[in-house]
Amino acid sequence: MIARALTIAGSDSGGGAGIQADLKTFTVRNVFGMSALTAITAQNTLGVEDIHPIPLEMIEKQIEMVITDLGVDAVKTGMMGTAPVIELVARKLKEHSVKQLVVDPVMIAKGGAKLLENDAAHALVTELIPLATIITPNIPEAEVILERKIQTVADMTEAAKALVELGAKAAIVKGGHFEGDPTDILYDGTEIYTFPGKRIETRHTHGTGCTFAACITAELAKGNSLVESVETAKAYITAAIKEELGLGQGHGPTNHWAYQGEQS
Ligand SMILES: Nc1ncnc2c1ncn2[C@@H]1O[C@H](COP(=O)(O)OP(=O)(O)O)[C@@H](O)[C@H]1O
Ligand SMILES: Cc1ncc(COP(=O)(O)O)c(N)n1
Repeated sequence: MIARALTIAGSDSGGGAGIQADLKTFTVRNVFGMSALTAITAQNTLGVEDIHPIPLEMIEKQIEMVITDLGVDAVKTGMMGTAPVIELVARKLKEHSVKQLVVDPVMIAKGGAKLLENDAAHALVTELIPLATIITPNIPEAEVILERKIQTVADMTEAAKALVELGAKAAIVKGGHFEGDPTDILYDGTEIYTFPGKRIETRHTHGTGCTFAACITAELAKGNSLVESVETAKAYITAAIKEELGLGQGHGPTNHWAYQGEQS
């Protein structure tokens, strides 16, 4: 049977991030994708114009309809917006005993728009992180969650360990926001793994975090190990950034078809 993945996230009308990035990535990685929308954003490569939150009952019904009929092998969470959404999603994931959960703690869009209310970071820590197979913060997100500054690779390593102490089975702190080459640091509760990257000079990085986490989710859904899944996702996002599509006047989307690696 084909592997199935559900993304619980916001819609990006521009198609580069959010639900759209997730479903494209699932498809390219041979996984059947489903979605539960938490919010609709009106945005493009220049920024977020407006956000329309979806009512809690409607979020709940989307999750319920999908899980009880089609079933899921892995779930990803992206833009949650508010603490009540996080609480609801955590409750549903527990109710359905979801085993593979990738938490991308989306907070601020590349253009600076706020995608998570300030008081909601606490709910991420208490509700969602303890359920996560892996949490995938960028450096600013890890700084907010852990209330500390992250300035060096050693700080990233300590941060990954601290996120596991908060209850996630694993954590990868992404280095895209560092000056210089973007190295990502994974801690799986036992070992530290370093995923080095070469910085690609481009403005087309809209949705890199969503796409990276969606690829991890797809690989986990197919039954791959955590480390294999992260390895594939790193190669996938690197190719997607490198082979830019040149769309839009601002931070353009990545190329979801670019990765030519094997289907695992
Ligand atoms: N300019 C770049 N060149 C190569 N890799 C990048 C670049 N920017 C980000 N990445 C990689 O893309 C992935 C997403 O990281 P990041 O951009 O930090 O996430 P987010 O979109 O959540 O801010 C990470 O694996 C990171 O190392
Ligand atoms: C609906 C939605 N979800 C997530 C992001 C973050 O994407 P990024 O920070 O990679 O631009 C976004 N811009 N829109």
